[in-house]
Amino acid sequence: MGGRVNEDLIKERRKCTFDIKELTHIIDCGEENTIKRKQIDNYILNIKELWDDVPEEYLSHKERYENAIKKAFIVLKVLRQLHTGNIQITDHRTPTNVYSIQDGIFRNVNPLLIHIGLFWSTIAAQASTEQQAEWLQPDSSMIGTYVQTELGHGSFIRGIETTATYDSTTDEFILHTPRLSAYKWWPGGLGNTANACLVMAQLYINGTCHGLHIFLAQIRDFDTHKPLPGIKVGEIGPKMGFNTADNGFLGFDNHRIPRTNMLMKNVQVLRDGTYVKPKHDKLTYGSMLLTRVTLISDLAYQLSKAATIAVRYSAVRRQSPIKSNEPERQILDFVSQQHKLFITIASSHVYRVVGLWMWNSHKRVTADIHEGNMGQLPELHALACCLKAISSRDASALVEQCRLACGGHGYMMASNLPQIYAYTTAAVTYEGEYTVLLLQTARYLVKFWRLAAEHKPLPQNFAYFEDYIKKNFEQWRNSPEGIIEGFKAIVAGKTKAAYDTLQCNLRNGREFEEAWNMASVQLTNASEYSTISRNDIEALQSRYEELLALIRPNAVGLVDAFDIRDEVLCSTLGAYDGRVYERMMEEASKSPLNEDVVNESFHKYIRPVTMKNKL
Ligand SMILES: CCCCCCCCCCCCCCCCCCCCC/C=C/C(=O)SCCNC(=O)CCNC(=O)[C@H](O)C(C)(C)COP(=O)(O)OP(=O)(O)OC[C@H]1O[C@@H](n2cnc3c(N)ncnc32)[C@H](O)[C@@H]1OP(=O)(O)O
Ligand SMILES: Cc1cc2nc3c(=O)[nH]c(=O)nc-3n(C[C@H](O)[C@H](O)[C@H](O)COP(=O)(O)OP(=O)(O)OC[C@H]3O[C@@H](n4cnc5c(N)ncnc54)[C@H](O)[C@@H]3O)c2cc1C
Repeated sequence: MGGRVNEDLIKERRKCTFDIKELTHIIDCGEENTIKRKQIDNYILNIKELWDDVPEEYLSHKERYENAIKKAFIVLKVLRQLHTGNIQITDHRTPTNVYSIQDGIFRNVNPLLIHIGLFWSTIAAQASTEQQAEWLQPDSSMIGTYVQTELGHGSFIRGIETTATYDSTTDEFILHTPRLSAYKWWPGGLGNTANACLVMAQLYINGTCHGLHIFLAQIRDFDTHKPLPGIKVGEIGPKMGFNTADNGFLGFDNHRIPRTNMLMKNVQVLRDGTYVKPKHDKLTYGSMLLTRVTLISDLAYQLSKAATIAVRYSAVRRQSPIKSNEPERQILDFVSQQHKLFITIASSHVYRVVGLWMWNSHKRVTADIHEGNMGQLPELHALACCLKAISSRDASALVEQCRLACGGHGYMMASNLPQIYAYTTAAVTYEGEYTVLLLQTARYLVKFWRLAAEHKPLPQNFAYFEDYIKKNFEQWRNSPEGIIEGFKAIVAGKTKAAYDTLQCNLRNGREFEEAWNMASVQLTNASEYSTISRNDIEALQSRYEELLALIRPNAVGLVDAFDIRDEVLCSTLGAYDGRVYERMMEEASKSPLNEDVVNESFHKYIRPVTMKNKL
């Protein structure tokens, strides 16, 4: 859409006091990455078949999927070209915005997300060298997904009921779904797209259960795409979001696969049925760990999208004067509006930095694991659980806050904020439900509190537990370092309170698991345990208000620095030129309900009633 840039946005950009490009390079982890991202954006944005004439909200459930799958295979082809062409993408999970363009292409979810993001990466991480050589061929016919959750079990994965029983007479595993609750349910791409999958199942050899293992199973014919005999597969139906992801269900009726289809890098079943244990029995859960780490960066990116839309809109939107004799003000001038929006910008940066840090930690710990050293895995798991849980919860709350900050127009699908919310809130549940993951971190913290309470040696990371016990905490200091000390005090105080409740429940004769369950609200909630006083809180509050005023002139510059193209933002409210009302009117004109001046329902249903006595 042509036209002039909104005057208020032009003024905002003039006011900016820092170099926007420099911040973009920092966000992208270097100018080189910015250049690479822009090259990819330009390359893909020129593919006409990827762009819709009709907004996808007007398509049926079936049409949406068909449209998305058409685009997904164009994107897959591009991905392969990029891998072999001039623009090299060597590490598709590097937490930069290189892959962000797909948010615009799909306005929803790429149906091949799990194929690319989980299927390939699980094979790369958990299959033996020979298996990888066979399965990771660039021209492979396999379109795969990651099949773990069942109708009856998602969080408690030890409860998974699908079985893989070794038959040594034929050298095969028999995959079986013993009952309705054991049907796989949820995997992305399973409904219609995938012809293969990685299945999490309980391994049985000679009547002994060895727990959960991952198996590669073909489920549809590579040529006809019909389900193979013994496979019942389909799509689960419409959801709050993720509607182009064809999440599916799957049941096995004694479906046989070769023994060599179990992922055998860390664990093996030999021809005679001998079971060779892994070095650590949670290595099978590695894909969840990696995805939790990746998600932190992805959620930071979703926050930057929501902030860009809401800040630009708030600079363009004028409503109410502050003083009655003044003109109406930009809504961004209201301090309460700044509070809603600037925290979203800040949180995006926080989770971007933390996501990068976690990414590097994951790389380091994985390298250690390759060398046989599992020592850092528990800490990484505890951190990934906590950070995935809070980043998804914060992101969905803040995206919703941005939507509300756009008033009624934020409720329009054309603002794209409802879609960003639906996408973001799903992350609170998938890859480990919020509370369940926080309890994993609590379990880790309580273990170290016990050591502290028993005056046993603690790792350096937990020295602050000892400080808390010895009352070595400093008085509150109103500074970044002081705030960190305050948080340490809160963690220590909260862990102590939960631990004490746990001990009290145990003394009262409860078994450990029961006592844990009773303490679980305390184990997941945070309270104020620091030495902060009422005066300190008031001082912090006024410092915060001063900072809002300092950020205000740079607000548009800060979101411009996220450098998210209009084609990715997909928002009438958030486009770079700020022509909000023109875009809204143009989008409304696409509604099929505006095609006829008088809709035919008038003649069928309305007129017979309203004109009844007059005919
Ligand atoms: C150019 C354009 C191109 C475009 C191309 C696009 C390509 C895109 C590329 C990709 C980009 C990625 C972007 C990211 C977006 C991703 C979107 C994803 C979409 C959605 C997919 C969703 C998938 C799923 O949801 S899969 C299913 C996930 N399920 C879960 O997470 C289940 C949660 N439950 C559990 O994990 C477990 O049951 C648990 C941990 C709660 C309990 O397990 P347990 O066995 O019962 O263990 P427990 O007894 O409690 O503890 C024992 C012991 O083990 C430790 N432990 C547990 N887990 C782990 C672990 N993972 N690692 C290490 N240790 C672990 C635990 O701490 C205990 O220790 P101790 O206390 O010492 O005993
Ligand atoms: C959009 C989307 C995409 C998905 N994609 C995939 C996929 O590709 N592959 C796949 O395998 N799965 C997928 N899933 C499934 C997802 O991983 C599970 O839904 C998720 O792990 C939560 O499990 P659940 O549904 O069993 O929830 P439940 O565990 O039944 O949770 C219900 C409630 O019970 C509480 N609860 C459960 N256990 C405990 C406990 N021990 N202590 C305290 N509270 C507890 C929870 O906190 C929650 O409040 C997807 C889900 C969604 C929504």
